[in-house]
Parts: sequence; structure tokens; C-alpha cells
Amino acid sequence: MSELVLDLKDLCKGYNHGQPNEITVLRDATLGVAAGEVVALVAPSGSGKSTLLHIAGLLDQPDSGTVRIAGEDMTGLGDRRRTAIRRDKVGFVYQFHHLLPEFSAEENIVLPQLAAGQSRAAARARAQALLETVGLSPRASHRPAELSGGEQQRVAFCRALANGPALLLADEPTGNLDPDTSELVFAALLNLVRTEGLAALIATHNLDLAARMDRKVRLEAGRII
Ligand SMILES: Nc1ncnc2c1ncn2[C@@H]1O[C@H](COP(=O)(O)OP(=O)(O)OP(=O)(O)O)[C@@H](O)[C@H]1O
Repeated sequence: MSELVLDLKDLCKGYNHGQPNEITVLRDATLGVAAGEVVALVAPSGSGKSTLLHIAGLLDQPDSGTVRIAGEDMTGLGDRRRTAIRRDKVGFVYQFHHLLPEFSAEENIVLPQLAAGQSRAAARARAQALLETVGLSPRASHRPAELSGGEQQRVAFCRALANGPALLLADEPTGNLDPDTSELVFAALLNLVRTEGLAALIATHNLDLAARMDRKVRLEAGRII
């Protein structure tokens, strides 16, 4: 039995099929990420990182190839099942935090849990534990506008992990932060991922950060090498 949490096989993906501006982005891209493993995805701009992460996170479909998450083949699943898997098994972090501005840090982490059917008391306890892991307990009642950029991003990590996903996908999670803040925020992310024992695939341009992950893969000419 496979221990891979994320198992991508022979993914092909292009855009604008049959049109003059047709483009092939992924060509037989294959990648596995095991539980507890943090993998850096390093690739130049425009090479297909976001395309790969969106397919892995069930936000988009490949033209061919298979996506397995926690052992389950996603091929041919209906929208409802895909949405449920995305909600329960996958956490997604973007370059920009996308926190809800009218809610506090804690509420931003509580809300996705309530949507998943969790009780308010359990959701609050989980939010507080996550905030503590990233050193933000004293900021729990602050709204996003009352937090620094690095603090906002750390709250976004906690929100992504709110429902206890098995897999974390991150697209340039420190891309809009200065180098010192990136370092701090990345350390918080690694701490969270290690504490929760997640499989993580983290796209970054930052080679220093990539070197601190368990493994580094590159996306080149549509393939993972
Ligand atoms: N919906 C789309 N329609 C047409 N082309 C697209 C679409 N989405 C992405 N592309 C093209 O596919 C290629 C890969 O895009 P993608 O966003 O995956 O790259 P990326 O590696 O994440 O880039 P960046 O680091 O700049 O965000 C680019 O050439 C892009 O222009």
C-alpha cells in the first residue's frame, strides 16, 4: 500500500487546445509526497507551478494522468466529492493571505471549521492551539488590518490547517515578504507542518528556503526532475 499522501502520475495539461495560442504546460509530470515530508517545488516564473498546484489541490483537472490524494484516485470524481476532499484533506496557502477583513485572526481560523461541521468550542480550541504554534496567541483578537504582513500570512497558514488536512499545498507563501520576515514566517510554517505531520509541497523561488526542506524538485519543460 502506498504511503504517499499526494501521488501525481504522468500529468499533462495545456491551455487553449486547438487554437493558435495553444500551450502545453505539463508533460508527464510525476511526483509523490509522503506523510511527514516537506518538498520544495522550484521553477522559473511561467513554468507551470501554479498549474501543478491547482491540479494537486483539485482546483483544476489535468488533460491526462492521475491524481491520488491519501490513496484515493480523483479521476472521474464528481464536483461534490472533489469539493469534500478539498475541504477535508487539502490545505492551500497562497502568496497573498486572503483573510476575511471583518473577522479576527481567531475567527478566520474558526469559520472553516464551523463550515465543516465542527462545534464552536472545539473550533476555538483548535484555532488557539494553531495560533500558539506560530507564536500569535497575543494577536488572536486582531483583525487582518491590525496585523503585520508576516503575521497575516501566519494566520493564513493556521486557517489552511484548520480542518486538519493531510496535505498542505503552498504557492510562494513568502513571496510578498521581505527576506527577514520570510525567514520568520517560513520557520512558523515548517513548525506547523512538522507538528501536524503533514505532507507538504511548497513552491518557492527562494533557494535558501528550498534547501531547508526535506527534498527539492524542479519543474522544467513540463516535467518534474
Ligand atoms: N487559464 C489559462 N489560459 C491560458 N494559459 C494559461 C492559463 N493559466 C496559465 N497559463 C499559462 O501557462 C503557463 C504556466 O502558468 P502558471 O501560472 O502555472 O506558471 P507559474 O510557474 O505558476 O508562474 P508564476 O511563478 O509566474 O506564477 C504560463 O505560460 C501561463 O501564461
